[in-house]
Amino acid sequence: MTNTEPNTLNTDTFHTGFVAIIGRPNVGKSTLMNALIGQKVSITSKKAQTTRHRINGVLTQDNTQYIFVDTPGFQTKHGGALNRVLNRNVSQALGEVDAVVWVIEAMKFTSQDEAVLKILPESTPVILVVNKVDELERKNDLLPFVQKVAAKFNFKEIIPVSAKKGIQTQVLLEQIKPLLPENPPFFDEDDITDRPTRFLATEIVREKIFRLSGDEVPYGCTVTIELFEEEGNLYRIAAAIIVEREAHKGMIIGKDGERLKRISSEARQDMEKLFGCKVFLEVWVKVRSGWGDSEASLRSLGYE
Ligand SMILES: Nc1nc2c(ncn2[C@@H]2O[C@H](COP(=O)(O)OP(=O)(O)OP(=O)(O)O)[C@@H](O)[C@H]2O)c(=O)[nH]1
Repeated sequence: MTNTEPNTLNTDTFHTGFVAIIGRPNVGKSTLMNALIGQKVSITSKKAQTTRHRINGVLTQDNTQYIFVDTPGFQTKHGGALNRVLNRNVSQALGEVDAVVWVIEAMKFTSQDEAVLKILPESTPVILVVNKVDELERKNDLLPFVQKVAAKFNFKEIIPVSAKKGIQTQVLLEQIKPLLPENPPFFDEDDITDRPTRFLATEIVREKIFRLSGDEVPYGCTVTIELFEEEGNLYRIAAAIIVEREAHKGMIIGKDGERLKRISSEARQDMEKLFGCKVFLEVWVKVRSGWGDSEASLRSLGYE
């Protein structure tokens, strides 16, 4: 294929892909993400276990777009069958991204790290990041530590970094780059705050539905943003919760509309915290019978 138009973005050679940053608590995942993106990115409630992936940040550099996601729901604390099932789901979700970055701390390998090791995907390349190298007292200790961990899995690359000091973070990006598939950019370069903001808004509403509806949450329920306007320091957002059946509507609305009110009010508070501005949020419930089967409906909801 030839590109006859000079000076236009040649999307043939553009690479865009999803990168999951995982690791036990406190290893420095958020710090690393912020160092890679080069700006502070707020993250929605850590309680959310409602999606397989949540977009944390997007970086567009040269001809590459990195979409960093995390995979909520990973459990290292307790054993048990439920956690095994949850973690199996996490493992499957990790199989769906293009690259996994597993963060550990230099000189510290705990039982929680062992638990993460067990869910590393076989089919997705995994880069091991050994973080906090700035804290090393004796640099010579690092190599034997890294060799020990390296023997545990077939890592694509192993990169010692300091997320805090920004040491080797560009090297990490260079190593991720060839792992991302040829794709046009999914986000506009200067759109990092806008479309993901809309997306995050739907995720926040979804999280509230899941959290406040418990086991009753209707199968196939989804959220779309019907209006998203910025007016100075105010976001005017209208979100529709779409359910498959009339009977499902009641589950979301609750007795005397109480549940929908709470969904709406808690979602608004989270949005204000996350977006750092006032939010005027309207939420309603719509029935779209059989939407899950209809291609046009799926497209209108942003699924291709
Ligand atoms: N010295 C040093 N400290 C770091 C580095 N990266 C992160 N930290 C510190 O480690 C602590 C945890 O960092 P976070 O980025 O919150 O870790 P996390 O993995 O996102 O933690 P969770 O949100 O609990 O999963 C913070 O106090 C960071 O400042 C590093 O490269 N060097």
